[in-house]
Amino acid sequence: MSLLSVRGLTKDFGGNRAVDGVSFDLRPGELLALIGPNGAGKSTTFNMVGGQLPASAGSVKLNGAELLGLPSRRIAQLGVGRTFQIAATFSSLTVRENVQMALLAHHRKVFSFWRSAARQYAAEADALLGQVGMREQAARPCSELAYGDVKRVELAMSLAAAPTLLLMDEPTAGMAPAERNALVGLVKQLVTERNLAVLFTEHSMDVVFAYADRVIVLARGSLIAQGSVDEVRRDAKVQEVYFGTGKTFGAHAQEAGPA
Ligand SMILES: Nc1ncnc2c1ncn2[C@@H]1O[C@H](COP(=O)(O)OP(=O)(O)OP(=O)(O)O)[C@@H](O)[C@H]1O
Repeated sequence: MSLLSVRGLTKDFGGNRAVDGVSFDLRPGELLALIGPNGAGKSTTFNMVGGQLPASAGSVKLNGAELLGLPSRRIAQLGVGRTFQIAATFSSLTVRENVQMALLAHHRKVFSFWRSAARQYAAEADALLGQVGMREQAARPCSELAYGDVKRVELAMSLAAAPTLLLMDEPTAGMAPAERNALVGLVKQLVTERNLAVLFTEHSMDVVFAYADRVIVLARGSLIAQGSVDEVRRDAKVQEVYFGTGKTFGAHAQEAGPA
């Protein structure tokens, strides 16, 4: 049964149709990759689903309830998380405190309670840090962390809101290939363990082919293919689009180089 159901999603910027009648479904426990060349409409699609951008036409339903027209805060309350909603971690706070802040925000505790709340949600924060492999680093200031570890903390912060659907727009941007694999591998594990639905964009085909359960492909605003990794990799239209950008698909994920 579909958790997210997107139908005919369309966005016009003046005379330019950035997203053109896009339809797809996402089930709980599924890691769905949204790929496409630069300017294909991936971020615009994300922003419409998350409520950051009004759609020109179409429908986005979560468990049958229409999301289009709702403010992004309401969409978040309904269980749609976005990684990196909080643009960055607070570098002066520890890893644990950052996650505690996210838990406080989720439980609508106001910042003025922070002092007395310093111990609040500490156990919950540590449990979330355990899930992203950062429990051992809970007491370190975020400023000391490697970039890949900051991304893990951000992931724990997004999980603090207990989302049923997580939107991850280029979660591995700026990461080295090994770090990309590690982060998306972790997301894949969380998808399975928490029965979480995740929609993510990723420029590295290596990572997409290694971890995605299903792939949807946008080109110039239109959905040109969707299916399993193998189906999409073999698709002639997809090959053509990526051949034009100098990217080709190998027979195995490891053969395809990162973007
Ligand atoms: N605010 C805006 N106003 C006008 N045009 C926009 C706006 N945002 C995006 N566009 C246009 O919409 C199209 C899709 O852009 P979008 O950022 O969604 O693509 P993308 O697939 O996310 O690209 P990238 O991989 O480079 O991030 C592009 O032609 C872009 O120039």
